Amino acid sequence: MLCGAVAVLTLSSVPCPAEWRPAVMLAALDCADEANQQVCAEFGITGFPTLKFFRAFSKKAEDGIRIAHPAATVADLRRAIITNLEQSGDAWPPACPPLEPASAEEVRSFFHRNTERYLALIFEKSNSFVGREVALDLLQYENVAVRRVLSTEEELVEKFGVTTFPSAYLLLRNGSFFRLPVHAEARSFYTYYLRTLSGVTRGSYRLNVTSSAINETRALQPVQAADSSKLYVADLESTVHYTLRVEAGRPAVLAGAQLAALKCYVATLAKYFPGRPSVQTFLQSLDSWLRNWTEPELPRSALKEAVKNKEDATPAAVLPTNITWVGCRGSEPHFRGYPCGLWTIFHLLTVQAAQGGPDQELPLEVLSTMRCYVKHFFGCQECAQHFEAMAAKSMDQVKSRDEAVLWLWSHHNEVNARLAGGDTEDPQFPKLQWPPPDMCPQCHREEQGVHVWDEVAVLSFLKEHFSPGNLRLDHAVPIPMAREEAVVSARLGTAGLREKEEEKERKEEEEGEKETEKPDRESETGRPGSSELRRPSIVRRNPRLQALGEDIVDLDSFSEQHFKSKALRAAGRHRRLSKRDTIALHHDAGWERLRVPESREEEEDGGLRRSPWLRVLGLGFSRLDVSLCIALYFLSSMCLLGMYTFFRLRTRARKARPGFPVA
Ligand SMILES: Cc1cc2nc3c(=O)[nH]c(=O)nc-3n(C[C@H](O)[C@H](O)[C@H](O)COP(=O)(O)OP(=O)(O)OC[C@H]3O[C@@H](n4cnc5c(N)ncnc54)[C@H](O)[C@@H]3O)c2cc1C
Repeated sequence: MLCGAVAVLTLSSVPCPAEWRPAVMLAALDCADEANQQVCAEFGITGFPTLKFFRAFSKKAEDGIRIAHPAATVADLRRAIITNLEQSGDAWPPACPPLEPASAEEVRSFFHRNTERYLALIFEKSNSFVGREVALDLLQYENVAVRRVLSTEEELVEKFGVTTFPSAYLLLRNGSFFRLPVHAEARSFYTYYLRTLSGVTRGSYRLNVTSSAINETRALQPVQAADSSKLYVADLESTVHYTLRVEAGRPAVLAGAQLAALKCYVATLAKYFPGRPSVQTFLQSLDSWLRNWTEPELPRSALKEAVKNKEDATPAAVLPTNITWVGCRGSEPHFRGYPCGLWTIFHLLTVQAAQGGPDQELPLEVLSTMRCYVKHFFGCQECAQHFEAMAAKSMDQVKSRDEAVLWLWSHHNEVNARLAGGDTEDPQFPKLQWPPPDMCPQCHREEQGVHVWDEVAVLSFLKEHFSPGNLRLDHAVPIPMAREEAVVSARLGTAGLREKEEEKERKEEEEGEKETEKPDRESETGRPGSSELRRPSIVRRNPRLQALGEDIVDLDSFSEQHFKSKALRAAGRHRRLSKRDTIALHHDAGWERLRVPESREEEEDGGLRRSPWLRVLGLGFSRLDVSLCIALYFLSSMCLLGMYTFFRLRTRARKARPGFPVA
């Protein structure tokens, strides 16, 4: 015997999968499947779709009330469930919130009688279902209650100054209230807003779903909260590291389809992953190493060697070896992390492939890579099986790269819906249909009470969100410079090269200034396959090192060669500082953090580390200038001294000479 109502639905579309539990349990039965023949007969199902509603505490199959006609829409089905719930009488499901309209008295005394932090009032006409649907949507959430108020409840309408129906107001315990600032006056917008209020969490109604060991990674957790509208390099690199060095390294030997899956995965990363230069080099050299591996079997020891960092190579090939979750950080170590990173990587890759990369005629390139990777390596077997089932069902219908981006998005949302409220859901990060309305208002529409996605808007949102321009470097590990690069860089700082360098520097700066005038996105990242994409182009690179293809901050930029004259130095310095500002503005704080220590060192090692007296006297002069001044001063003093001595001796000699005899 169940104490929630049960709706048995004989079609595959589900109006409220798990969100209205435990007030309403929904069971879907496929009566076209022979295996269900007997149970469908017991329930008296003669055609479908059929919806039968069982009040709470029902005991027999015959207790079911047929509630919908074959042409019913999903919204009709939801409303039919609500209407039948309201007729439950004494069989009212204990977990169901009140659905009747609230009175002025109830609202007045609400906070005296309840412990909730918020009360949401949905003002609506009597035939509207929005208030009741939102109340059921919030059923599993703590600290917030939802009541509908009818437009005829004059006292409340007047008190809150309501002029639009529906519209929603939020009351706080301190007596203050405000209208919900939503993009559209509709169920999905109210529900999302209320679920994401501070202090509102999914509570004790969490579904008891078998947990799977999907998150084996334990990461160093950064403290600060991440910006959910950004992607983090630390998440991406941690995920790629985990896939290549942990998951792919599990089998003693890779062969056949598993080896092909690894080759395919690395080739896709090398082609589309918008990594830092050294990470790019790492992926490309691993890709060519795998391509050259023609043996049928690849032993773990060989792979282990191949995925090691080559810091001393020129250019360096480095993929950081630590795991740090930033955007994918869970509120507890067993939440989120690696599976979140894996979704993110593949969304990013589908978008990069759709953004004009090579092989446009292969729409399934990235999706098939993901399918193979998940099938052969993803540690969560249960997840892999679910994903394979989804892929087998519809992946081959994808006809373009844009469709591939949307396929992954919609199937990820399918997984989100299935897992919402389950044990694997982080209470701080409820599994919502993504992107939520505050991230992309134009992605959402309501048509006749049913939420619909605007796929054109979704596609352009995904292309923006999963773009290299949206990457942030917070908490990403600084990648050390290769020894040879450092040596070359240091050598370039010596005085012998200064004059030539100065000329080049000037040209570079002129170019650099033109560069900074370009729009942010372009200057940060560029297009897939272009060099800008792989390099933080804002960081000026020494032309000598550019030839070596290395990503080095130009350590010479602050050397004393720029101090020939005060004016020149001031202008030069201004230009450099503005570039650094551009790093902070255009790039991100993380990159700036990575670069700032180098810059300080740079300042100390270069011309700025001058003795205090030189700093006072030689504001506009180099050491050479000052030395020449001293030398000239010394020479002129010596000259004066010489002249003085000469005249003095001559005078004395005259005085000492015997006089002519006076006649
Ligand atoms: C292929 C695959 C199959 C899985 N199957 C299961 C399973 O069967 N059972 C299970 O318990 N766990 C499964 N997982 C894990 C589960 O989906 C989550 O990854 C995990 O619970 C962590 O959730 P999260 O809150 O970090 O968000 P995730 O769902 O991991 O999402 C990561 C990030 O992607 C963004 N995002 C969310 N939805 C979308 C979307 N629709 N389109 C684009 N971006 C989006 C958000 O920014 C989000 O923070 C699977 C993971 C993968 C990679």
